[in-house]
Amino acid sequence: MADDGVSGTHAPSRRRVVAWADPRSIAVPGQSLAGLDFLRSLIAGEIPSPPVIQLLGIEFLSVEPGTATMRMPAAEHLFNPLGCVHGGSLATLLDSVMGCAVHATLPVGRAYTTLEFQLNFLRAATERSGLLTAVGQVVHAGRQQAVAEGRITDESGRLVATASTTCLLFDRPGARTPPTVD
Ligand SMILES: CC(C)(COP(=O)(O)OP(=O)(O)OC[C@H]1O[C@@H](n2cnc3c(N)ncnc32)[C@H](O)[C@@H]1OP(=O)(O)O)[C@@H](O)C(=O)NCCC(=O)NCCSC(=O)Cc1ccccc1
Repeated sequence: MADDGVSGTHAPSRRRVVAWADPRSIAVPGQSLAGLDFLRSLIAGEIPSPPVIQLLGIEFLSVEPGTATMRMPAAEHLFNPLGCVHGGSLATLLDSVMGCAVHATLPVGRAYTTLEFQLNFLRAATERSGLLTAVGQVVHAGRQQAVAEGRITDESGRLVATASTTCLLFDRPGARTPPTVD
């Protein structure tokens, strides 16, 4: 019997196939590229998309030094029991777009990781929201920390969520010059 929501059966009837590449085929080339070059190669399809991006159906649209743009459909496979996109999916989109904005400022041998982020959910993302567009922008790029902001708008241009993050910047393990010995 079909899962029509009224017949009483709750067997899942909707299906989504997710494919992804070996994560090592993504991480290894990233070690020898500047952030901007790595991210441009991702967008060009020369390096496969990270698994989490495939899982959520995120599309990486563009990257420039200190800014990145991605898109994600407000699709029902991301819905929570309240009938809107789960806040964690929106958080993942914002963490991704802000992190990539930071990554796009880094030279070869430098890396980053998110230390914390703060979010405001301003409007529920529902089936009427269409494609969600997320933009990340670096507001401070220091030697040890970078601060970035992010915004999600729906297909009508209405603000869905805002965020800010602090990222730690560090030398990629193995990229440090060994200390000289007298
Ligand atoms: C409702 C409110 C929190 C507050 O609204 P305000 O800041 O005062 O804003 P404003 O007055 O400007 O209205 C803006 C729009 O909101 C509409 N609206 C307003 N009040 C109500 C109302 N009482 N009820 C319904 N709708 C209301 C209002 O008509 C307008 O829409 P419109 O322009 O007419 O089309 C809004 O910010 C919001 O929805 N944020 C997103 C929250 C979100 O999605 N969180 C993440 C998902 S949670 C999750 O996943 C966790 C979980 C996991 C697992 C299981 C369970 C849970």
